[in-house]
Amino acid sequence: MSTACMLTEIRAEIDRLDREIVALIGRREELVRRAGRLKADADAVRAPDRVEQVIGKVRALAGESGADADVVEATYRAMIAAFIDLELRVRPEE
Ligand SMILES: C=C(O[C@@H]1C=C(C(=O)O)C=C[C@H]1O)C(=O)O
Repeated sequence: MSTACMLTEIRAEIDRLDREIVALIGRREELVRRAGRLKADADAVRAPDRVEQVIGKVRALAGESGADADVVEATYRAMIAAFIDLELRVRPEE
C-alpha cells in the first residue's frame, strides 16, 4: 500500500475515534452541568482539589493503557478549563 493510502486509512480511523470521543465529551458535559447545578458559588465550581484528583487519576489511567501521561494531562486540563467556563456561564447570577 502506498504511503498516501496508509495516511488516508489512518485518518479515517482517527475520524471514527473522534466521533466516539465527541460523544463521550457530550456525556461528560451533561454530568458536569448536573454537578454545577449543585454548587453554591464560583469557588465551588472551580474545585481545584477535585481538578488535581482527576488529573492524578487520568495520568494513572494513561500509564495503564500506554497513552502518554503528559498528553493526557494537557488534554484534560484544557477540557476541564472549558467545562469550568461552561459551568460559570450557565449558572444563575449570584
Ligand atoms: C464537574 C465538576 O466541576 C468542575 C469540573 C471538573 C471536571 O470537568 O472534571 C472538575 C472539577 C471542577 O473544576 C466537579 O466539581 O466535579
